[in-house]
Amino acid sequence: MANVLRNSAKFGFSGVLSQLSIHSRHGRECVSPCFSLQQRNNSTSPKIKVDLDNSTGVAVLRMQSPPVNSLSLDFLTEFCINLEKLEMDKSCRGLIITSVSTHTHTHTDTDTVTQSHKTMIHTITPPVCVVSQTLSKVSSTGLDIITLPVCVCVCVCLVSQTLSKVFSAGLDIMEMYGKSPERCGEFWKAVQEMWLKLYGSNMATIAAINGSSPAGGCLMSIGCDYRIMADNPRYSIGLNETQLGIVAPFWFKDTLVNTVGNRAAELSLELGLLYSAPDALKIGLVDQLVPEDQVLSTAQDTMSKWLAVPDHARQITKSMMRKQTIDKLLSNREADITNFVSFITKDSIQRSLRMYLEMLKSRKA
Ligand SMILES: CC/C=C\C/C=C\CCCC/C=C/C(=O)SCCNC(=O)CCNC(=O)[C@H](O)C(C)(C)COP(=O)(O)OP(=O)(O)OC[C@H]1O[C@@H](n2cnc3c(N)ncnc32)[C@H](O)[C@@H]1OP(=O)(O)O
Repeated sequence: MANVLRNSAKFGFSGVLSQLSIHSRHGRECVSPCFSLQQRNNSTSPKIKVDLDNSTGVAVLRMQSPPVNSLSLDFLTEFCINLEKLEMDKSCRGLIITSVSTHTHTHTDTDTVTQSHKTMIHTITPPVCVVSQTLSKVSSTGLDIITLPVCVCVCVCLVSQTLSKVFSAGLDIMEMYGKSPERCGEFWKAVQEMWLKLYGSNMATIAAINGSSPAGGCLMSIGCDYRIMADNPRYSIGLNETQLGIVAPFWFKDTLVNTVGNRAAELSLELGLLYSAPDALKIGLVDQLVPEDQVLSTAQDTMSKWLAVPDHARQITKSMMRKQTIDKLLSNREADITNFVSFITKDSIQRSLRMYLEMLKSRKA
């Protein structure tokens, strides 16, 4: 555990704050005035919102990166900064990780707001919408030209973007497709860092899983101490990597084995299974199912039980259970990055990823 903290110390706050994302893959910008606004409330960054209740010592970390909370390099960097801040804050003893269902961005100055299937104008503070016109836009397939209404706004307007019913869609596939080996290595290091920080956290951690949680989303969930999932037939969870033609790394596998045992992990990984909430409960992939609107409150009630245990006893026990698994990655980090880069940049793997991306998009069409 100490190793993990030492290792993470290289993420200096000032350095990483300057790296914070100002541009997402989906082209939604958080311009610098927005960030300085959020700095006043230093628990919010563009893709993640953290509320620490000083009276209970419990922080709620809400992922708010539309459309599906995919784990991009920017997202992972923010996640690690937030975790590190909480870890160093002695008043914070417990962490609940969940997803927001609505995401608000503040745009300032001259700004263009388009209405698409995932974006709607929510509130507009006057003076706004001084010009109305139409905009021709090439769709994400690059094939169709569509015409969208557009408002060109001056001054400030608030836009609300709806997140899918997703906890996290896992690693951002666009970070693994068509990228340089250097960039892939940087990305993989951030994935490792996220897991090391979470799995090795001194805080009691609960995943409040209020949406689907495939692959990297599942890794994040099983990196916590306890999992509460919404009992919704539309949601699924699991390490489905083989379905994408890729292989879950040894530390994903180890975390799953530590959670559900060897046999269930073997079936789950080889078949790339995504489990419904009741099936996930059956194999112990999640610990509890509750109605969707009770996920967070149940996590808060459960957290109070975890925090009733003296911190030092719980932390030493957690370290005893997880240290070997953590040390295995710590002593193989560079080799793991090299493996990832050489695997993911193979032509055959890139083809699998392309087909998977096409499938995701065609499913929607
Ligand atoms: C030998 C071995 C050595 C080393 C190891 C090597 C390598 C590999 C290890 C890699 C480990 C990988 C882990 C991962 O996490 S891979 C990612 C897996 N994730 C998934 O499979 C989830 C895919 N997504 C979905 O199933 C659905 O999107 C979801 C989450 C159920 C939500 O469904 P829905 O609400 O209907 O939303 P859409 O499907 O319409 O998606 C909206 C939008 O988001 C895009 N998108 C979805 N998921 C991702 C993603 N993971 N990354 C990037 N983008 C994603 C989707 O394409 C849509 O985009 P659009 O532009 O069309 O709006």
